[in-house]
Amino acid sequence: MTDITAVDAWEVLDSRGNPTVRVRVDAGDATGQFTVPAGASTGAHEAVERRDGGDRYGGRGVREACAAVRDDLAPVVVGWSVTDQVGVDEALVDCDGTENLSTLGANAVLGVSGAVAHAAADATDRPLYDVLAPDSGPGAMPMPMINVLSGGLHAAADLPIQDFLAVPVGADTYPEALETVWEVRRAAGARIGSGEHPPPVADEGGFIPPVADADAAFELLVDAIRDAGYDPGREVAIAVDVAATHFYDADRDRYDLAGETLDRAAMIDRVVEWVDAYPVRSVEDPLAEDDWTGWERLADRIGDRVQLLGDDLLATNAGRLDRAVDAGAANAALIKPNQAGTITRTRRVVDAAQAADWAPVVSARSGETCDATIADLAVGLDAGQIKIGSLARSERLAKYNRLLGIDRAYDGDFAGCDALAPW
Ligand SMILES: O=C(O)[C@@H](CO)OP(=O)(O)O
Ligand SMILES: [Mg+2]
Repeated sequence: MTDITAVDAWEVLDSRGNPTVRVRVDAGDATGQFTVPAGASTGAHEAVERRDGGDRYGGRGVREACAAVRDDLAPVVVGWSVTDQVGVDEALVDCDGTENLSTLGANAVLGVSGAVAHAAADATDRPLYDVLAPDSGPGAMPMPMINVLSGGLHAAADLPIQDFLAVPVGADTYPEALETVWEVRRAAGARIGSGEHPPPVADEGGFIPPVADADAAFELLVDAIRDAGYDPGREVAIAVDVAATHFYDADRDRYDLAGETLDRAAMIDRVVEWVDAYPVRSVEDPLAEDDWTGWERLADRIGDRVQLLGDDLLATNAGRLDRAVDAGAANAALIKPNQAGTITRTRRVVDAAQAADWAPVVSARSGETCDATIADLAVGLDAGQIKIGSLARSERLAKYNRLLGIDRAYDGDFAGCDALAPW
């Protein structure tokens, strides 16, 4: 029996203590739950979650999204087979009636879509990564890029750059990748904190360094890599999420970077300087979400030697990915299911990225719960890379630990550093 018999939704709290949507789908005795994450540095082109106007942060909107699941979406999907993810997802999108899911809310739609996938796994007695995989089967264990230092909108700090991450490019297995970055993280913490006062941490558990300057943060991370006994670049490389949209001033067409005002050309030069000066292998959102000219120019300069990863630029949206591929504006796509709005849309963006020979990087949001679905998604879709946050917060560890379980249960290869663009 795989037909959906009941759908319920209720409000739970995420890692920032903000409300979010949890959905439960039953198919007879089988059941699945999914909890929707939420971003802080959200892009303008993401599917639209229902959150505004709350009596506390987002509260009323989230309750409305839960009511939309129960009152609008449940009647549409009850009776549908949980194994028909594509059919269910199309019915959910049709019910909303808008491209960006703004009628019922992307958090309502994705909640049901994700819970259906979990219910399908339970109903068919298969692991979720296998249910999400194509007919050819699941893929490799992903290479993680792991947050060590945080700034931007995720930290109450002066550092404007959002994430400085370690990529354990020398690791041969997924467990070794975690162990490597754990050592780097400990070394970074020892440099920032003192014995009595541990370093402050940001939304994703990365340390907030006492610096405002990007170069100082890069240097700190390089030193931490060395302190931990690794060769920067060869064994542990750096990834950075500049999250430039939040310090771009559209009225003046300028980037306001820690007290400096940079025009497009100067911002591009700055990113190239970072890539030249430090062992950077991946740069996410170095320019604002609609600065297509800037992205194309930067890709011309460094796209053949560094992974240029679009997050706000692409917003896990098939149309924006097509445009970016045609323009040669990047070479990798961040994949966030709640930007897309359904599991099927997410899968299609991953497929399109892979077809264009771009690297997909499955990503958590800064507001998360212990839902670990993205771990299964990364393996099932053979994304090759995953970005979850730091190694010291339970909502992040739920996913890292799920991957350790998958690694134990499933004899897949480790994607390793070959997963990073450009190839
Ligand atoms: O920008 C990002 O890549 C994410 C995760 O780090 O942040 P947020 O969920 O706040 O958009
Ligand atoms: Mg980002």
